[in-house]
Amino acid sequence: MAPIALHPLLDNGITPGSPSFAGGKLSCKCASDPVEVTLGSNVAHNHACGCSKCWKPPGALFSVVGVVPREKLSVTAHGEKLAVVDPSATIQRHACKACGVHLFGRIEAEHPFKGLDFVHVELSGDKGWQEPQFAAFVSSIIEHGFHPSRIGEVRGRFKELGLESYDALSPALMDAIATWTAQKAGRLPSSL
Ligand SMILES: N[C@@H](CCC(=O)N[C@@H](CS)C(=O)NCC(=O)O)C(=O)O
Ligand SMILES: [Zn+2]
Ligand SMILES: [Zn+2]
Repeated sequence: MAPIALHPLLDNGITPGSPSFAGGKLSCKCASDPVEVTLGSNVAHNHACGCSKCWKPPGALFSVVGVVPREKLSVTAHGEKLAVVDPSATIQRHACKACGVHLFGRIEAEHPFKGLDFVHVELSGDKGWQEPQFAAFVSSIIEHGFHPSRIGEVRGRFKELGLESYDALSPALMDAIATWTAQKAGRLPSSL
């Protein structure tokens, strides 16, 4: 059976990012008038995501997605080609109407991750982006048709690459969400 292709940033081994890297440009796939987004920082919490909503390059089972503070992101060319994919989603994913690539996802609602934008660093020719840290929403690939009998191969492949697999976000991020929720409900003090 063919080896599992997870994502181009994973399949040939993970290239470590550079701690001093301070950002770069992302572009959509349009041959003319591409949308360009400029990031004024490296990404954080970069990870593989198996959910059905995050953008994946053709043939990839997973998305690779990281975050930057929203004030570090600006659309620097052809923003007129962007539209929100699903206005009812928590993450408002801004995609190019011509090629379908998602340039950034933004949270406008009250949410623990409000203020962070979600981006895909493979859309950049720049080198030094933080490497993927873990795999999230792994079981979700079954929802878009991956045969459950091979999910062990997927988890095994992540393990070979040194990445933990989770079926939601990583424990650190789930704990951050739970803490925010408890603070909002008054069950934990606002300052811990
Ligand atoms: N099993 C679902 C999971 C979707 C999901 O919860 N995705 C996470 C990770 S990106 C999320 O935070 N979604 C919020 C959103 O898409 O707005 C699917 O595959 O669609
Ligand atoms: Zn495009
Ligand atoms: Zn996702």
